[in-house]
Amino acid sequence: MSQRPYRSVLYIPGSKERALEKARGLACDAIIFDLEDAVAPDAKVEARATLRAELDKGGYGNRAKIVRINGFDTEWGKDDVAAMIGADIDAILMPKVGSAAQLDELATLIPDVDLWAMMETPLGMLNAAEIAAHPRLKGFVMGTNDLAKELNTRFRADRLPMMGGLHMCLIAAKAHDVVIVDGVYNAFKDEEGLKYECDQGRDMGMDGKTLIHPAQLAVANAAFAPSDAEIDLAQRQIAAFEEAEASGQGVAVVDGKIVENLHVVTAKGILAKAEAIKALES
Ligand SMILES: CC(C)(COP(=O)(O)OP(=O)(O)OC[C@H]1O[C@@H](n2cnc3c(N)ncnc32)[C@H](O)[C@@H]1OP(=O)(O)O)[C@@H](O)C(=O)NCCC(=O)NCCSC(=O)C[C@H](O)C(=O)O
Ligand SMILES: [Mg+2]
Repeated sequence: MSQRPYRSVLYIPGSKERALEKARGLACDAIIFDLEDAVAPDAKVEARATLRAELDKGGYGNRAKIVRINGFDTEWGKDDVAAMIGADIDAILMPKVGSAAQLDELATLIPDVDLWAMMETPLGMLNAAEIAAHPRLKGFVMGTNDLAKELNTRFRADRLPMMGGLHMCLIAAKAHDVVIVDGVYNAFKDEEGLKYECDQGRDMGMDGKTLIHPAQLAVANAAFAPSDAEIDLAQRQIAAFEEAEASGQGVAVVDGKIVENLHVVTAKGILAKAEAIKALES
């Protein structure tokens, strides 16, 4: 399981120089530099050059740097990949992935970087397991706008209509130890709605949330970090289990609930995540 934090994954249009500059000082765990939907067709070629120049300038620190290219069914996709060869990035994110074969094609064009997949089509949901199993694939990003469009769902705060798809991808991601971050919350001034959706995603097992505006960062960073209460409980569970083991028992009790070795694994994961966040923030 990856302990690198992905609580807040901010999209930045590759065409917006001001936003690309601003991102160097923002408290996000990862950035998706976008060449796809956030960039108008007429601006695609220039955005690609702008983005490469900004990446070469550096200054994005420890944040994971992910570039979302255009699809290979467009005139820009393969040139986007070519423009990123040798750039200081962690991953290339392919949109609308429907099969592992699409990743094979991408993998031949760029060595040495991780591949991530936008999961946002019905075919992608159905093939989530084979996509997650691809040897270069390291992350899933849920594209809930495209998914809603493809499924003809209506917006509901509880996201009931897309739960099936979200769960199919979650299970595939967990089965293959792949990071999975939730889709965006479009109403970027609605903090309460964002918090509800972040908490829902965290409860489901998402590693973090994709975001579209800096005003959304604090909510996601808080929702996907272990809380003080979770850290305190994890420490007490580990201590109690070690004590039980030392006296020859396989089970401890903390706050009236049993603690077995599998709970200790979860507890250690919580502490490791908290440490990784501390390290990233320092
Ligand atoms: C949504 C926006 C168009 C709003 O832009 P704007 O009106 O400029 O916002 P503000 O004036 O409030 O901006 C304040 C300052 O913050 C900077 N800013 C804004 N957004 C970002 C950002 N994403 N990253 C970095 N910095 C940002 C502004 O430059 C202002 O800075 P300053 O001048 O110093 O005050 C805009 O936020 C935006 O374009 N957001 C990104 C949209 C996007 O990327 N969309 C595509 C991804 S979503 C998607 O495709 C999901 C998926 O595929 C699916 O299917 O679901
Ligand atoms: Mg999309």
